[in-house]
Amino acid sequence: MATKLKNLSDHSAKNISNIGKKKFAVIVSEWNEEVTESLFSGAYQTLIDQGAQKENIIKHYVPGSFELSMAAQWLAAKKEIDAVICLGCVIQGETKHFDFICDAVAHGITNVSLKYNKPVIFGVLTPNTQQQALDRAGGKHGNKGDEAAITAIKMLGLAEQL
Ligand SMILES: Nc1c(NC[C@H](O)[C@H](O)[C@H](O)CO)[nH]c(=O)[nH]c1=O
Ligand SMILES: CC(=O)[C@@H](O)COP(=O)(O)O
Repeated sequence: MATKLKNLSDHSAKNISNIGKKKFAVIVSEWNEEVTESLFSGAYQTLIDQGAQKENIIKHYVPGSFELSMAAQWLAAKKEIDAVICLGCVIQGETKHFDFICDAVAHGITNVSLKYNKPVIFGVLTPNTQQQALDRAGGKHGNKGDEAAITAIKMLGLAEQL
């Protein structure tokens, strides 16, 4: 379903297990910081609203979305980290650079989650325009950061059931 047909901030709290003791690493790309900081604000507040403890939400920055995979690997390797949330915004430019970054970070993040057997969430916007990004970072389509936080919590709940 396209984002325009749903709100990224809609979720059902009843499906989420207690996360008071879970530790989250949230990695934020510095590129398009107006967008990525809004994504972080959404993710952070959603984690808190769902019962995570402030001291268990650890924020780190990387230069760009391409570096999210490397930082995710360093953090996922830490036993005390239960889930990693990667937040970025890659905006289409004039060249194919966009395609290479998006492909690399999507595959990179997936590989880290499978390597360390823990949730590593793809909270990366890949819009065509700045406005599309803003619409998905606290705008008319909600906040991808909210969605990324809920996804991390739901995956931790699923892991506990299996
Ligand atoms: N153009 C965007 C970038 N580019 C930078 C890359 O992510 C990377 O840091 C660089 O290629 C060096 O390895 N990054 C974004 O996150 N968003 C963009 O729109
Ligand atoms: C996604 C990018 O790296 C992009 O912003 C770079 O822009 P351009 O393709 O015009 O060099």
